[in-house]
Amino acid sequence: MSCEELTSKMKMARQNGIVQPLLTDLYQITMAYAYWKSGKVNDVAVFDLFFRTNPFQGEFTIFAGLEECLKFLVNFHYSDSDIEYLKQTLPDNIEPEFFAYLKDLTCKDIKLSAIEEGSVVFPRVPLLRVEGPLIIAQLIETTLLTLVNFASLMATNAARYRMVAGKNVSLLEFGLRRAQGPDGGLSASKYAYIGGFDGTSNVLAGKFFDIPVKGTHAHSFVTSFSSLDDIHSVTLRHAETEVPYNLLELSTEWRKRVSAIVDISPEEASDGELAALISYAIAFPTGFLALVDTYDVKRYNIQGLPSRHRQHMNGHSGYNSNCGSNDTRLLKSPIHSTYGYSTVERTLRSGLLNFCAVALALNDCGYRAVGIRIDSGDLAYLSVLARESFDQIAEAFKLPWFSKLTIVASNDINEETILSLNEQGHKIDCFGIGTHLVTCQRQPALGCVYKLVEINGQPRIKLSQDVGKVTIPGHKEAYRLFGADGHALIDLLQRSSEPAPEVGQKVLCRHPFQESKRAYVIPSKVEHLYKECWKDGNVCIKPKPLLEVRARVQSSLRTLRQDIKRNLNPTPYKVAVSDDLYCFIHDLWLQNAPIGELS
Ligand SMILES: Nc1ncnc2c1ncn2[C@@H]1O[C@H](COP(=O)(O)OP(=O)(O)OP(=O)(O)O)[C@@H](O)[C@H]1O
Ligand SMILES: O=P(O)(O)OC[C@H]1O[C@H](OP(=O)(O)OP(=O)(O)O)[C@H](O)[C@@H]1O
Ligand SMILES: O=C(O)c1cccnc1
Ligand SMILES: [Mg+2]
Repeated sequence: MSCEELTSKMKMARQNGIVQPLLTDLYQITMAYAYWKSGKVNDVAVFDLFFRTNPFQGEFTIFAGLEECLKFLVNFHYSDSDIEYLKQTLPDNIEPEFFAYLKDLTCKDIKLSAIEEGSVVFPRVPLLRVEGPLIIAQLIETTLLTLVNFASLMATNAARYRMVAGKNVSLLEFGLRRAQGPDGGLSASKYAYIGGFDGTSNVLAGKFFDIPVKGTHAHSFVTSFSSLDDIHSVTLRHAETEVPYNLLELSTEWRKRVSAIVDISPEEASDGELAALISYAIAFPTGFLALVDTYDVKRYNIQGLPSRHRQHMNGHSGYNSNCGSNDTRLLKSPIHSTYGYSTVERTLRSGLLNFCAVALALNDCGYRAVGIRIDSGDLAYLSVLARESFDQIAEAFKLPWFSKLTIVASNDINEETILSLNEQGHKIDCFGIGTHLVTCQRQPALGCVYKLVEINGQPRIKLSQDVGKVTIPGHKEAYRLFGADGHALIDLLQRSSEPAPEVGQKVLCRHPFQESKRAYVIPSKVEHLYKECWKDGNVCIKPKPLLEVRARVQSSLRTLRQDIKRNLNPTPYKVAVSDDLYCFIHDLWLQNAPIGELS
């Protein structure tokens, strides 16, 4: 496909409606006017977009958001109403010619080079290099930052959940209701998928981005049924023979048989819940995945008690009084409640029995149930308990597939919870994760910045008392050098005028600010990190389907050594500068740092 064809395809691609030139900070537009007034219309700048610290106390970040940046550049144009709004909003002294200038502005003179979306990236290595007219390069700062910051943070967060969950567990994103507004929710669904989630409950994200949409049902569905009389229709036709069956009769019959096997009496089970599950199974006989914790000891048995008793029960529930802190060291084994069963055991007694009864009834009609969701209690313990019951039923009724029923767990899950569940041993097949994932609760911002590094061919450095905040000046290239074992070893920034490092050739890699920190590297492979993505008003790289970007995340992560990816105290990945760039930075630093006077 030619660049022109790619560009028009991008133009047609669905762009988030609120991403437009006015989605920026006012100061970009006021600066643009001041640049324009001071004769800087033809100035040419280079900006780097980068972050300074990896999020989530980790040592890697996943770069995401590039495709949306390209759509923004392709479509950049101030509409008549934008111009009208600016005329009304900016001070009266703004010359009308400035608005005429804005009206015709496009990004065609901008050149964008970027690291491939879905790659692992590291602090200080620019993710984007923006070159072109100062005014326009300045005007796009905030929008590019907003498109990259959250996208990369989310993709990184999701990738971390994927790493702790392992590749055999499904991850579903359930966060829309808890996200930072509608766009936060939509972006979270997209970048969670890129980061390694398998699906989302967000239907619009499914439609827009072709992400698998998945889900179960809510507690309200169960609580909306109070007795077996609430079932509207009890009939389900057999999957093959189409013979009608009475699912209620079958389910109540199975409930008796199952109760003997799993040692739960049918009296303990809620009839309202059975009615709900039967109704759900009739609606979705091929996708029966039921929430089984509605009538747990707290919701069902305790709620009717006076608060004095409630306190007593909660106070004695070793699990519930401690789990909220997520500190597993505090988790005690379940203890017996005043009702004779442990709190956790009681949790599933109704739901599990009712689910198994309906699943077996469905089986009589030629359908296989999918599984259960647990949304409270000790998820490790309850999943083991549920799996044991499934195994018992599989054995008793010679239905081996029953052992393989899916167990979904949700409820305020985060990275630590999953790590802890792994340690404890669990039988969960799928985690449904909302709040912690989409709000990036552990670290709500990545902190990408956009800094001027060159103007009209002259390098620019921004000094700071904090060395970590000093910018690396000039037009640079970035290379990833791989070691003999095939792992990524170091990222190297060089001045663009320098020759690229070569395989088998010794390269001196220096810490950008600490003189004594340097090392020779003989790379077994050299990857030039920047690809030209946008030039002369055209997109120059073919946007990849989300599935490919998602695969890129995993393949890029595989290039990192395990100790860099581990959860606790990971080893920092090295980012270096060439000797030439090191001297360039430090000469410029000295030139720009004023010499103080002691008195
Ligand atoms: N085995 C476990 N190990 C560590 N954390 C767990 C385990 N099981 C559940 N958790 C986590 O513990 C927290 C439990 O929160 P909470 O105390 O509110 O329990 P709950 O069962 O949801 O109570 P309620 O029904 O009153 O909402 C959740 O964050 C959950 O993910
Ligand atoms: O806990 P999170 O990681 O944020 O995951 C999303 C939560 O959203 C739902 O709860 P909610 O109480 O809103 O509705 P429900 O009745 O379906 O449980 C779901 O049951 C999860 O608990
Ligand atoms: O489908 C689900 O189970 C779901 C969807 C959103 C939030 N919590 C759960
Ligand atoms: Mg819930």
